[in-house]
Amino acid sequence: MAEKCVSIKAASDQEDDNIDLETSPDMFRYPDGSVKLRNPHIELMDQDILYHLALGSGSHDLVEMFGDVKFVCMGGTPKRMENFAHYIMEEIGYQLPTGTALMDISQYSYRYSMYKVGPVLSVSHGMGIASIGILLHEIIKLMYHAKAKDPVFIRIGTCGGLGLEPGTVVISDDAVDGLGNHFYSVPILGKVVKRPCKFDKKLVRELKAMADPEDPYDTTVGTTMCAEDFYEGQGRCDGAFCDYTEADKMQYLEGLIKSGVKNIEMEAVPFSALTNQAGIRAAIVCVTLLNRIKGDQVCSPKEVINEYQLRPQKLVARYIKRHLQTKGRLSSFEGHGSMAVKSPRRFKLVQQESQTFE
Ligand SMILES: O=P(O)(O)O[C@H]1O[C@H](CO)[C@@H](O)[C@H]1O
Ligand SMILES: O=c1cc[nH]c(=O)[nH]1
Repeated sequence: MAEKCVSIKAASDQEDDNIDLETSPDMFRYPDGSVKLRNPHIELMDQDILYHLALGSGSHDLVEMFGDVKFVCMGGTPKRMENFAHYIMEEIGYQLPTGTALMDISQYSYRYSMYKVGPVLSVSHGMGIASIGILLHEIIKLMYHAKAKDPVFIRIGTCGGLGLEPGTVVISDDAVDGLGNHFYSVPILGKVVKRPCKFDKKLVRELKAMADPEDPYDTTVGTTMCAEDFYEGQGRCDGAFCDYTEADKMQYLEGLIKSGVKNIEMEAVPFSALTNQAGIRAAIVCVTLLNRIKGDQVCSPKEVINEYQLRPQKLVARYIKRHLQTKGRLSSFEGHGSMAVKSPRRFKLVQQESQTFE
């Protein structure tokens, strides 16, 4: 039996280094907007191998390949991120050179998938804290090596909703872990280091403004709980194990709702904390697959789930288009398909030219 409910602690009661992009921009950025790494060791290394991306600073011309990236979009599955790459290509009118097709830049890592469409990088992150944590370290370093200017990171995900109609889009403005903490606890050299979870407030507002009153679903803003597990960690009663009652579960979920939690997923804490630590503006847009107050099983048909998954993509595509429009860059994309490689010594040649449309 569960003995007590976890309460969400006030963010102001918690450890916080109070350093963020707004208060201390020079800590995070070079004057031209490129990402600074808060790790003195990297600059001293001959080369930096981004092992799980199958890329390296010695083997690839990362500035040539990724220097123009403005939006890093990520989501759990390789298929969703491949679909998003095709979708955003249509939406921004990006044209690949004739006879070429999009390809998975990280295919030889056999871990994550990554597609590039002009200024948009579409990357899969797998499930859970450890998986997205590794990806974020390498993508943040990739942005640093590439000298990308002011990249924005957006997670496009799915989640369980709390008291929301299935199919509702939730933009996270705060993240808490399963104990109600607003920080990411990482054991480092035998000690727990706490990194505050922070989303970019302006980005949250900008994304919310992209919701269309004509959309046949709601788009809302709220706190996201990041669980370490899909089953017991999210208070489900349908895992392989369960030592609490349905009533305990309901009490817990109702308590979360009272403290402002709108949805539950599995990456918000490291995503918000590591992007904040790197001084990168970031947001999460998730669609609710079910209302957890009504059940635990995800039982909507596949076609319904697939349509739900498009909803965060649409919102983010509107945001990207709006941003490019204001910079006068929409419809100016063509012929940026090939990927420069310094030396194919360690990794297979990365290029988009060799595949033809069927
Ligand atoms: O749909 P994505 O974005 O993969 O994320 C959610 O789905 C997975 C669980 O099914 C977790 O990773 C959770 O965060
Ligand atoms: O309930 C859900 C649905 C999707 N992803 C989660 O983590 N939880």
